[in-house]
Formats: sequence, structure tokens, C-alpha cells
Amino acid sequence: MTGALPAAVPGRPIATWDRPAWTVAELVAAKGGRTVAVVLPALNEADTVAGVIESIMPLVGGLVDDLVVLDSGSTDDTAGVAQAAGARVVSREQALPQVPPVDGKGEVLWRSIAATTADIIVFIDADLVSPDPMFVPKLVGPILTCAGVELVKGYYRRPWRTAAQHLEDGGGRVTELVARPLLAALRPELSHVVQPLGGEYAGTRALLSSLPFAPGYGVEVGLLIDTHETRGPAAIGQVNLGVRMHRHRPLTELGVMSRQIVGTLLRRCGIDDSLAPLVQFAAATDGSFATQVTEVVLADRPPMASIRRED
Ligand SMILES: O=c1ccn([C@@H]2O[C@H](COP(=O)(O)OP(=O)(O)O)[C@@H](O)[C@H]2O)c(=O)[nH]1
Ligand SMILES: O=C(O)[C@@H](COP(=O)(O)O)O[C@H]1O[C@H](CO)[C@@H](O)[C@H](O)[C@H]1O
Repeated sequence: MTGALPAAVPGRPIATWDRPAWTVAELVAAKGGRTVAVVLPALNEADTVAGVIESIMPLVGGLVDDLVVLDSGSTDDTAGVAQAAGARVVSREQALPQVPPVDGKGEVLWRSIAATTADIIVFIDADLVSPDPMFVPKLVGPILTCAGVELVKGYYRRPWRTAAQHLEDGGGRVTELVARPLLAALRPELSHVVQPLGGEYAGTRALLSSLPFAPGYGVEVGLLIDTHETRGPAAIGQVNLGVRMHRHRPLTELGVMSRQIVGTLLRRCGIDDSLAPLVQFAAATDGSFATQVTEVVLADRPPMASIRRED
């Protein structure tokens, strides 16, 4: 069922489904008693979260057993919009009451393991624009049909709206300028993962609850490296989801994201990080430059399996 594997690179290639052809009915049959949860991490996504939920709702009750929005401390109406669209909304505090929450994407993905009991968890970003309803089926396909696969990363074209509203590939700036070059340098066996930072991926509960979760935007690269380290390349798959469009943050915010990703990546590779904050410079209208300092936090959350829960 796999597509053509990528050309051989150092280490074993990652199993790649370039033209996934499973039908939803085939996947429902393949579940065999396993349960599937879809989790949308959401921080102030009131504008887009309903559209993402609507793309998944037709699967609820069949392929999907639980559709959860893990609210990341939103100050807009993300929770209200998500609930009205039919998702179950869980706050960080509700997910794990006995552990005070910290900010960041990694925190909500970690807490989502406690917020659902599903055997397979699919993460889908809540800032997607017109997501394809087949994202979730394609992501769970390899896990449901291919024994041993425990983490499936989505990959896609990432068109970028230019001023002329033309679509041209240009998304994934941190992926192309930071994550991919650093992985080539430090973990070449992961060089052929097309979207190492991609926010659309599926994992088994057994895997996800056994790993630490890096904070903030380091979570994806941390899980990818840890899965490779602990389970080997055969546990990782990647599947072509077609086209993905999302909200694009300004460069300064991606600089902060990059600092987090670099810190996590270095630490996972046994290289000390200075823990120095990121200092950025914003040009003022009078020609001067104002500094903006952002601290980096690299403390992981421990594997959820090690947390005693107050049920
Ligand atoms: O502290 C955070 C930061 C991000 N997110 C969510 O994680 C996903 C991806 O984050 P973002 O859109 O900021 O990354 P980008 O896709 O722009 O690179 C989105 O659904 C965010 O709402 C979150 O839940 N908590
Ligand atoms: O890939 C990237 O370079 C960044 C930023 O993407 P864009 O340059 O705004 O398309 O997005 C990554 O990081 C996000 C946060 O973890 C994820 O949600 C995206 O899926 C991931 O691609």
C-alpha cells in the first residue's frame, strides 16, 4: 500500500504513502475496536476553528470517536465557536487539573493525551484554511493498516497568498530555513521527512504517552526525534495530504518559533543550548531599532504515562 519510497538516504527511508487510496469505509473496518480522537490545539482561532471542525464532523461516529478542541488559554471566542460547531472543548486546566498549565503548543498537545482515552490521536492545527476532509483518514490509514507504524506525519504543498492573490509554494519558512537544514546536519536519517514540523500528524496512545513533550513550538521536532530514537524508523510514516493552507505569522513571530525549535532540536541531539533569550530588532520610524527580547523555555513535560491522574 505504500507509494514509491523516497530515494535512499543515510539510514532507512521513512515509509511514504504518496497516493493514499484508503476509503473511509475500509478504514472504519480496519479500526478493529481501536478508537480515534482528533485534537485541535487552539489559541485564539475563533476565525478558523469552525471550518476545521466542519471538515471533520462527517467522520464523527464512524472513523472518529472523539473530536476535541484543546483550548490553549484563548482570549477570543474560540471555545464558544468550537462548541457551537460540534466539538468537545477542553481547557488546559480541565484536561489535567492537578498540574498548573504553562503556555505553548506543546502543553496543549501533551494535555490532550489526558483529555481523551482514544487509542489513536490525530493532531490538526486549528488555523487551517479550507482543510481537505480526507486529512484525518489519510493520517490514520498507515496506523490502521500497517502494523508497527506509530507516528504518521502529513505532508503537502504549502501555497502562500501573494499580494496578487496568486497561489505559489512559499509556506513552511521555518521548515525550509531552520528545521530541514538542522536535521540534515544533526539527524540525517530524518532528512527525507517532508514536513518535520507539520502540525497534522497521528500517533498511537502507546507512543505519545511514552514520550516527553517539548514546550511550545518545539513539540513536533521533539516527538519526531524521540520516536526515531525510541522506536526506530519503521515506526514513522508520512502521507501526502495534498494542499494545506493556514494563517501565516509574521517573520518576527517565526523567529521566536525558530528559537524554540532550535533549542529542542539541539537538546534532543545532546548539544547544550545557551538558554539565552532571542533578541530581535524592530526598525522604528525614526530610523532607530527597538530591541525585543523573548526568553526560551526548554523544560519538557514528562511522559503522560508517568503522571498519576486524579480520575
Ligand atoms: O501556544 C499555542 C500556540 C499555538 N497553538 C495552536 O497550534 C496550532 C499551530 O500554531 P500556529 O498557527 O501559531 O503555527 P503556524 O501554523 O502559524 O506555524 C494552531 O492551531 C494554534 O492555535 C496553541 O494551541 N497554543
Ligand atoms: O513550517 C513552518 O515553517 C511553520 C511556519 O509556516 P509558514 O511559513 O507560516 O507557512 O509552520 C510549522 O510550525 C507550526 C507550529 O508548530 C505548525 O503548526 C506548522 O504545521 C508547521 O509547518
